[in-house]
Amino acid sequence: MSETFQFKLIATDGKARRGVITMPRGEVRTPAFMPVGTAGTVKAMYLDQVRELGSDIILGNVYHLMLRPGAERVARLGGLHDFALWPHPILTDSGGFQVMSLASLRELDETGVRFRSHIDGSKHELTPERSIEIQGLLDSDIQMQLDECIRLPAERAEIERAMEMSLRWAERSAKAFGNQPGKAMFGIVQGGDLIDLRVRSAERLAAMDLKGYAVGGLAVGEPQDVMLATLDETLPVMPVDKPRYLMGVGTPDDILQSVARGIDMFDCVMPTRAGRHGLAYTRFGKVNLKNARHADDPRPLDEASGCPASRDYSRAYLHHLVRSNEALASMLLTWNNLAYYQSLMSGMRAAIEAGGFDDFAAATKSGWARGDL
Ligand SMILES: Cc1cccc2c(=O)nc(N)[nH]c12
Repeated sequence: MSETFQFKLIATDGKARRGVITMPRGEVRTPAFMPVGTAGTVKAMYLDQVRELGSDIILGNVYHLMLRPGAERVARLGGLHDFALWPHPILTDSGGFQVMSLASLRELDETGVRFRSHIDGSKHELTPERSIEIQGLLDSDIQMQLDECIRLPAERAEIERAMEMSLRWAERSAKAFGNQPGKAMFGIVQGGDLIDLRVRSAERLAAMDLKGYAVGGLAVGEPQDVMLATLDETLPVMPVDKPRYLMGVGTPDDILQSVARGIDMFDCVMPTRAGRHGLAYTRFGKVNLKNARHADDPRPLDEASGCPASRDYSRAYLHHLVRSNEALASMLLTWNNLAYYQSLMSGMRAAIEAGGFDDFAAATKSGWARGDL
Protein backbone atom coordinates (compact mmCIF):
# COMPACT_ATOMS: atom_id res chain seq x y z
CA MET A 1 0.00 0.00 0.00
CA SER A 2 1.15 3.53 -0.61
CA GLU A 3 -0.40 6.86 0.32
CA THR A 4 0.61 8.16 -3.10
CA PHE A 5 0.34 6.81 -6.62
CA GLN A 6 3.73 5.45 -7.69
CA PHE A 7 5.01 3.38 -10.61
CA LYS A 8 8.20 1.40 -10.22
CA LEU A 9 10.05 -0.56 -12.94
CA ILE A 10 11.28 -3.88 -11.49
CA ALA A 11 12.86 -5.46 -14.56
CA THR A 12 13.09 -5.14 -18.30
CA ASP A 13 13.83 -7.76 -20.96
CA GLY A 14 14.37 -6.08 -24.31
CA LYS A 15 11.49 -3.60 -24.55
CA ALA A 16 9.26 -5.70 -22.30
CA ARG A 17 8.76 -4.19 -18.82
CA ARG A 18 7.90 -5.70 -15.44
CA GLY A 19 6.69 -3.11 -12.99
CA VAL A 20 4.29 -2.35 -10.16
CA ILE A 21 1.89 0.50 -9.51
CA THR A 22 1.28 1.19 -5.83
CA MET A 23 -1.61 3.29 -4.55
CA PRO A 24 -3.74 3.46 -1.34
CA ARG A 25 -6.14 0.69 -2.43
CA GLY A 26 -3.37 -1.73 -3.30
CA GLU A 27 -0.84 -2.59 -5.97
CA VAL A 28 -1.11 -3.46 -9.65
CA ARG A 29 1.54 -5.84 -10.98
CA THR A 30 2.43 -5.04 -14.58
CA PRO A 31 2.07 -6.21 -17.29
CA ALA A 32 -1.53 -6.18 -16.03
CA PHE A 33 -4.84 -7.21 -17.58
CA MET A 34 -7.89 -5.30 -16.33
CA PRO A 35 -11.14 -7.30 -16.59
CA VAL A 36 -13.87 -5.02 -17.92
CA GLY A 37 -16.46 -4.26 -15.23
CA THR A 38 -18.55 -1.91 -17.38
CA ALA A 39 -21.61 -1.41 -15.13
CA GLY A 40 -19.86 -2.17 -11.85
CA THR A 41 -19.78 -5.89 -12.51
CA VAL A 42 -17.54 -8.23 -14.50
CA LYS A 43 -20.36 -9.96 -16.35
CA ALA A 44 -21.15 -13.54 -15.22
CA MET A 45 -18.50 -13.45 -12.48
CA TYR A 46 -18.39 -12.93 -8.74
CA LEU A 47 -15.74 -10.29 -8.06
CA ASP A 48 -14.17 -12.61 -5.44
CA GLN A 49 -13.48 -15.07 -8.30
CA VAL A 50 -12.06 -12.24 -10.43
CA ARG A 51 -9.71 -11.42 -7.56
CA GLU A 52 -8.72 -15.06 -6.96
CA LEU A 53 -7.63 -15.32 -10.60
CA GLY A 54 -4.95 -12.69 -9.92
CA SER A 55 -6.76 -9.53 -11.08
CA ASP A 56 -5.27 -6.54 -9.28
CA ILE A 57 -7.56 -3.96 -10.91
CA ILE A 58 -10.82 -3.84 -12.85
CA LEU A 59 -12.22 -1.29 -15.28
CA GLY A 60 -15.47 0.67 -14.97
CA ASN A 61 -17.18 2.97 -17.45
CA VAL A 62 -18.37 6.53 -16.90
CA TYR A 63 -20.84 6.22 -19.79
CA HIS A 64 -22.74 3.24 -18.42
CA LEU A 65 -22.63 4.22 -14.73
CA MET A 66 -23.69 7.85 -15.34
CA LEU A 67 -26.77 6.59 -17.19
CA ARG A 68 -27.55 3.83 -14.68
CA PRO A 69 -27.57 3.91 -11.65
CA GLY A 70 -26.16 7.51 -11.85
CA ALA A 71 -22.86 8.83 -10.51
CA GLU A 72 -24.42 10.89 -7.69
CA ARG A 73 -26.35 7.82 -6.51
CA VAL A 74 -23.17 5.69 -6.45
CA ALA A 75 -21.46 8.48 -4.47
CA ARG A 76 -24.35 8.58 -1.96
CA LEU A 77 -23.89 4.82 -1.54
CA GLY A 78 -20.20 5.20 -0.75
CA GLY A 79 -18.56 5.02 -4.18
CA LEU A 80 -18.05 2.21 -6.66
CA HIS A 81 -15.75 0.11 -4.43
CA ASP A 82 -18.35 -0.13 -1.63
CA PHE A 83 -21.23 -0.41 -4.14
CA ALA A 84 -19.71 -3.44 -5.94
CA LEU A 85 -17.71 -4.82 -2.97
CA TRP A 86 -14.39 -4.47 -4.84
CA PRO A 87 -11.99 -2.79 -2.36
CA HIS A 88 -9.04 -2.94 -4.80
CA PRO A 89 -7.98 -0.44 -7.51
CA ILE A 90 -10.46 0.58 -10.21
CA LEU A 91 -9.67 2.40 -13.47
CA THR A 92 -12.56 4.18 -15.14
CA ASP A 93 -12.80 5.11 -18.79
CA SER A 94 -13.98 8.66 -19.41
CA GLY A 95 -17.01 7.94 -21.57
CA GLY A 96 -16.20 9.56 -24.91
CA PHE A 97 -15.37 6.30 -26.61
CA GLN A 98 -18.58 4.64 -25.41
CA VAL A 99 -20.69 7.65 -26.45
CA MET A 100 -19.37 7.32 -30.00
CA SER A 101 -20.06 3.58 -30.07
CA LEU A 102 -23.31 3.32 -28.09
CA ALA A 103 -25.23 6.58 -27.77
CA SER A 104 -27.58 8.12 -30.33
CA LEU A 105 -28.07 11.68 -31.57
CA ARG A 106 -24.58 12.80 -30.64
CA GLU A 107 -23.30 16.39 -30.91
CA LEU A 108 -19.59 16.82 -30.35
CA ASP A 109 -17.86 20.20 -30.17
CA GLU A 110 -15.11 21.96 -28.25
CA THR A 111 -17.10 22.00 -25.01
CA GLY A 112 -17.77 18.26 -25.01
CA VAL A 113 -20.33 15.81 -26.28
CA ARG A 114 -24.12 15.85 -25.94
CA PHE A 115 -26.02 12.64 -26.55
CA ARG A 116 -29.10 10.64 -25.83
CA SER A 117 -28.91 7.55 -23.61
CA HIS A 118 -29.10 4.24 -25.48
CA ILE A 119 -31.18 3.01 -22.52
CA ASP A 120 -34.08 5.51 -22.37
CA GLY A 121 -33.27 8.29 -24.82
CA SER A 122 -32.67 10.83 -22.02
CA LYS A 123 -30.36 13.75 -22.84
CA HIS A 124 -26.87 13.94 -21.32
CA GLU A 125 -23.66 15.92 -21.71
CA LEU A 126 -20.06 14.93 -21.07
CA THR A 127 -17.36 17.57 -20.86
CA PRO A 128 -13.77 16.96 -19.70
CA GLU A 129 -14.73 18.53 -16.37
CA ARG A 130 -17.97 16.54 -15.93
CA SER A 131 -16.22 13.26 -16.82
CA ILE A 132 -13.57 13.88 -14.14
CA GLU A 133 -16.33 14.91 -11.70
CA ILE A 134 -18.17 11.64 -12.38
CA GLN A 135 -14.98 9.61 -11.96
CA GLY A 136 -14.47 11.39 -8.64
CA LEU A 137 -18.03 10.56 -7.56
CA LEU A 138 -17.29 6.92 -8.38
CA ASP A 139 -14.12 7.30 -6.26
CA SER A 140 -12.09 5.87 -9.14
CA ASP A 141 -8.37 5.34 -8.50
CA ILE A 142 -7.16 5.85 -12.07
CA GLN A 143 -9.21 8.31 -14.10
CA MET A 144 -8.99 8.79 -17.86
CA GLN A 145 -9.13 12.13 -19.66
CA LEU A 146 -12.09 12.70 -21.96
CA ASP A 147 -10.88 12.13 -25.51
CA GLU A 148 -12.20 11.75 -29.03
CA CYS A 149 -11.38 8.49 -30.74
CA ILE A 150 -12.31 8.60 -34.40
CA ARG A 151 -13.06 5.69 -36.68
CA LEU A 152 -10.51 4.80 -39.34
CA PRO A 153 -10.12 5.22 -42.24
CA ALA A 154 -10.36 8.99 -41.95
CA GLU A 155 -8.89 12.05 -43.68
CA ARG A 156 -5.73 13.57 -42.16
CA ALA A 157 -7.56 16.82 -41.36
CA GLU A 158 -10.19 14.93 -39.37
CA ILE A 159 -7.60 12.85 -37.49
CA GLU A 160 -5.61 15.99 -36.68
CA ARG A 161 -8.69 17.91 -35.53
CA ALA A 162 -9.69 15.11 -33.12
CA MET A 163 -6.13 14.64 -31.85
CA GLU A 164 -5.63 18.37 -31.18
CA MET A 165 -8.99 18.63 -29.41
CA SER A 166 -8.11 15.59 -27.29
CA LEU A 167 -4.94 17.42 -26.25
CA ARG A 168 -6.97 20.47 -25.20
CA TRP A 169 -9.36 18.12 -23.38
CA ALA A 170 -6.35 16.55 -21.63
CA GLU A 171 -5.39 19.98 -20.29
CA ARG A 172 -8.96 20.61 -19.09
CA SER A 173 -9.21 17.11 -17.59
CA ALA A 174 -5.91 17.56 -15.73
CA LYS A 175 -7.04 20.95 -14.41
CA ALA A 176 -10.34 19.47 -13.22
CA PHE A 177 -8.56 16.51 -11.61
CA GLY A 178 -6.16 18.79 -9.76
CA ASN A 179 -3.78 17.25 -7.24
CA GLN A 180 -5.01 13.95 -5.71
CA PRO A 181 -1.87 12.16 -4.37
CA GLY A 182 -3.37 8.66 -4.06
CA LYS A 183 -5.07 8.76 -7.44
CA ALA A 184 -3.99 9.32 -11.04
CA MET A 185 -5.32 10.84 -14.21
CA PHE A 186 -3.96 9.34 -17.42
CA GLY A 187 -3.69 11.14 -20.74
CA ILE A 188 -4.65 9.34 -23.96
CA VAL A 189 -2.46 9.48 -27.08
CA GLN A 190 -4.47 9.83 -30.28
CA GLY A 191 -3.52 10.46 -33.91
CA GLY A 192 -5.08 7.59 -35.84
CA ASP A 193 -2.69 5.81 -38.19
CA LEU A 194 -0.58 8.93 -38.84
CA ILE A 195 2.73 8.56 -37.09
CA ASP A 196 3.64 12.26 -37.08
CA LEU A 197 0.35 13.05 -35.33
CA ARG A 198 0.84 10.18 -32.86
CA VAL A 199 4.31 11.50 -32.00
CA ARG A 200 3.00 15.07 -31.62
CA SER A 201 0.21 13.85 -29.32
CA ALA A 202 2.60 11.76 -27.19
CA GLU A 203 5.14 14.58 -26.87
CA ARG A 204 2.53 17.20 -25.94
CA LEU A 205 0.99 14.84 -23.34
CA ALA A 206 4.44 13.98 -21.94
CA ALA A 207 5.03 17.70 -21.38
CA MET A 208 1.93 17.77 -19.13
CA ASP A 209 3.78 15.45 -16.71
CA LEU A 210 0.75 13.21 -16.05
CA LYS A 211 0.93 10.08 -13.87
CA GLY A 212 0.29 7.67 -16.73
CA TYR A 213 -0.37 7.48 -20.45
CA ALA A 214 -2.75 5.45 -22.57
CA VAL A 215 -2.57 4.72 -26.27
CA GLY A 216 -6.08 5.23 -27.62
CA GLY A 217 -7.57 5.03 -31.07
CA LEU A 218 -6.38 1.49 -31.66
CA ALA A 219 -8.26 -1.78 -31.30
CA VAL A 220 -10.89 -0.15 -33.45
CA GLY A 221 -10.75 -2.70 -36.26
CA GLU A 222 -7.32 -2.00 -37.75
CA PRO A 223 -5.15 -5.01 -38.69
CA GLN A 224 -2.74 -6.15 -35.97
CA ASP A 225 0.31 -5.11 -38.00
CA VAL A 226 -1.01 -1.53 -38.20
CA MET A 227 -1.59 -1.49 -34.44
CA LEU A 228 1.91 -2.86 -33.75
CA ALA A 229 3.58 -0.48 -36.21
CA THR A 230 1.82 2.41 -34.48
CA LEU A 231 3.15 1.20 -31.12
CA ASP A 232 6.68 0.88 -32.56
CA GLU A 233 6.62 4.58 -33.46
CA THR A 234 4.68 5.91 -30.48
CA LEU A 235 6.17 4.12 -27.47
CA PRO A 236 9.68 5.57 -27.91
CA VAL A 237 8.33 9.09 -27.30
CA MET A 238 6.25 8.10 -24.26
CA PRO A 239 7.77 8.60 -20.80
CA VAL A 240 9.73 5.53 -19.66
CA ASP A 241 8.95 6.07 -15.98
CA LYS A 242 5.15 6.16 -16.27
CA PRO A 243 2.67 3.30 -16.90
CA ARG A 244 1.63 2.77 -20.53
CA TYR A 245 -1.92 1.50 -21.07
CA LEU A 246 -3.08 0.17 -24.45
CA MET A 247 -6.86 0.67 -24.43
CA GLY A 248 -9.21 -2.03 -25.62
CA VAL A 249 -6.54 -4.62 -26.40
CA GLY A 250 -6.86 -7.47 -27.03
CA THR A 251 -6.45 -11.10 -28.03
CA PRO A 252 -3.75 -13.11 -26.20
CA ASP A 253 -1.47 -12.63 -29.23
CA ASP A 254 -2.13 -8.86 -29.32
CA ILE A 255 -1.17 -8.68 -25.66
CA LEU A 256 1.99 -10.79 -26.07
CA GLN A 257 3.14 -8.65 -29.02
CA SER A 258 2.33 -5.40 -27.21
CA VAL A 259 4.12 -6.39 -23.98
CA ALA A 260 7.14 -7.17 -26.18
CA ARG A 261 7.03 -3.51 -27.32
CA GLY A 262 6.72 -2.01 -23.84
CA ILE A 263 3.01 -1.81 -22.92
CA ASP A 264 2.21 -2.25 -19.20
CA MET A 265 -1.61 -2.32 -18.96
CA PHE A 266 -4.49 -3.74 -20.99
CA ASP A 267 -8.27 -3.93 -20.92
CA CYS A 268 -10.48 -5.84 -23.31
CA VAL A 269 -13.99 -7.29 -23.39
CA MET A 270 -12.64 -10.25 -25.42
CA PRO A 271 -12.34 -12.87 -22.62
CA THR A 272 -15.66 -11.98 -20.96
CA ARG A 273 -17.66 -11.41 -24.17
CA ALA A 274 -16.25 -14.57 -25.78
CA GLY A 275 -17.19 -16.51 -22.64
CA ARG A 276 -20.81 -15.46 -23.10
CA HIS A 277 -20.69 -16.65 -26.71
CA GLY A 278 -19.38 -20.16 -26.09
CA LEU A 279 -15.76 -19.43 -26.92
CA ALA A 280 -12.94 -20.63 -24.63
CA TYR A 281 -9.38 -19.27 -24.63
CA THR A 282 -6.81 -21.91 -23.62
CA ARG A 283 -3.09 -22.61 -23.78
CA PHE A 284 -3.88 -24.58 -26.94
CA GLY A 285 -5.71 -21.76 -28.71
CA LYS A 286 -9.42 -21.06 -28.99
CA VAL A 287 -12.06 -23.75 -28.49
CA ASN A 288 -15.56 -23.05 -29.78
CA LEU A 289 -17.79 -25.06 -27.49
CA LYS A 290 -20.78 -24.55 -29.82
CA ASN A 291 -19.14 -26.98 -32.20
CA ALA A 292 -20.78 -30.43 -32.25
CA ARG A 293 -17.37 -32.12 -32.23
CA HIS A 294 -17.31 -31.55 -28.44
CA ALA A 295 -20.60 -33.37 -27.77
CA ASP A 296 -18.93 -36.58 -26.52
CA ASP A 297 -15.57 -35.24 -25.39
CA PRO A 298 -14.98 -36.13 -21.72
CA ARG A 299 -11.79 -34.07 -21.46
CA PRO A 300 -11.70 -30.74 -19.57
CA LEU A 301 -10.48 -27.63 -21.36
CA ASP A 302 -7.14 -27.80 -19.55
CA GLU A 303 -6.46 -30.45 -16.89
CA ALA A 304 -3.33 -28.55 -15.79
CA SER A 305 -5.24 -25.35 -15.02
CA GLY A 306 -5.75 -24.12 -11.46
CA CYS A 307 -9.25 -22.93 -12.41
CA PRO A 308 -12.12 -25.38 -11.69
CA ALA A 309 -13.97 -24.24 -14.84
CA SER A 310 -10.96 -25.21 -16.97
CA ARG A 311 -9.92 -28.30 -15.03
CA ASP A 312 -13.04 -30.08 -13.79
CA TYR A 313 -15.83 -29.79 -16.38
CA SER A 314 -15.90 -31.91 -19.53
CA ARG A 315 -16.09 -30.29 -22.93
CA ALA A 316 -19.20 -32.39 -23.49
CA TYR A 317 -20.90 -30.76 -20.52
CA LEU A 318 -19.75 -27.27 -21.56
CA HIS A 319 -20.99 -27.95 -25.10
CA HIS A 320 -24.34 -29.05 -23.66
CA LEU A 321 -24.62 -25.90 -21.52
CA VAL A 322 -23.77 -23.66 -24.48
CA ARG A 323 -26.22 -25.41 -26.79
CA SER A 324 -28.88 -25.21 -24.04
CA ASN A 325 -28.17 -21.50 -23.58
CA GLU A 326 -27.75 -22.10 -19.86
CA ALA A 327 -26.47 -19.23 -17.65
CA LEU A 328 -23.83 -21.60 -16.28
CA ALA A 329 -22.22 -21.72 -19.74
CA SER A 330 -21.41 -18.00 -19.54
CA MET A 331 -20.25 -18.33 -15.95
CA LEU A 332 -17.88 -21.25 -16.53
CA LEU A 333 -16.46 -20.02 -19.85
CA THR A 334 -15.93 -16.47 -18.56
CA TRP A 335 -14.21 -17.95 -15.53
CA ASN A 336 -12.00 -20.09 -17.79
CA ASN A 337 -11.17 -17.19 -20.10
CA LEU A 338 -10.21 -14.75 -17.36
CA ALA A 339 -8.17 -17.52 -15.70
CA TYR A 340 -6.31 -18.04 -18.96
CA TYR A 341 -5.71 -14.31 -19.51
CA GLN A 342 -4.41 -13.83 -15.97
CA SER A 343 -2.18 -16.91 -16.25
CA LEU A 344 -0.74 -15.41 -19.43
CA MET A 345 -0.09 -12.10 -17.61
CA SER A 346 1.58 -13.79 -14.62
CA GLY A 347 3.64 -15.96 -16.98
CA MET A 348 4.88 -12.84 -18.80
CA ARG A 349 5.66 -11.05 -15.54
CA ALA A 350 7.77 -13.99 -14.33
CA ALA A 351 9.45 -14.40 -17.71
CA ILE A 352 10.50 -10.73 -17.87
CA GLU A 353 11.91 -10.94 -14.34
CA ALA A 354 13.88 -14.04 -15.36
CA GLY A 355 15.10 -12.49 -18.62
CA GLY A 356 13.28 -15.16 -20.61
CA PHE A 357 10.46 -13.23 -22.28
CA ASP A 358 11.36 -14.27 -25.84
CA ASP A 359 11.43 -17.98 -24.92
CA PHE A 360 8.14 -17.60 -23.04
CA ALA A 361 6.54 -15.89 -26.04
CA ALA A 362 7.80 -18.57 -28.44
CA ALA A 363 6.53 -21.40 -26.19
CA THR A 364 3.17 -19.67 -25.76
CA LYS A 365 2.68 -19.22 -29.49
CA SER A 366 3.65 -22.82 -30.23
CA GLY A 367 1.02 -23.91 -27.69
CA TRP A 368 -1.61 -21.93 -29.56
CA ALA A 369 -0.38 -23.34 -32.86
CA ARG A 370 -0.61 -26.89 -31.51
CA GLY A 371 -4.32 -26.28 -31.43
CA ASP A 372 -7.03 -28.05 -29.58
CA LEU A 373 -6.07 -31.70 -30.10
C1 LIG B 1 -11.95 1.66 -24.25
C2 LIG B 1 -11.21 2.14 -25.46
C3 LIG B 1 -10.85 1.23 -26.44
C4 LIG B 1 -10.17 1.66 -27.58
C5 LIG B 1 -9.85 2.99 -27.77
C6 LIG B 1 -10.21 3.93 -26.78
C7 LIG B 1 -9.92 5.34 -26.91
O1 LIG B 1 -9.31 5.80 -27.91
N1 LIG B 1 -10.31 6.18 -25.93
C8 LIG B 1 -10.97 5.74 -24.84
N2 LIG B 1 -11.31 6.66 -23.90
N3 LIG B 1 -11.27 4.44 -24.65
C9 LIG B 1 -10.91 3.51 -25.61
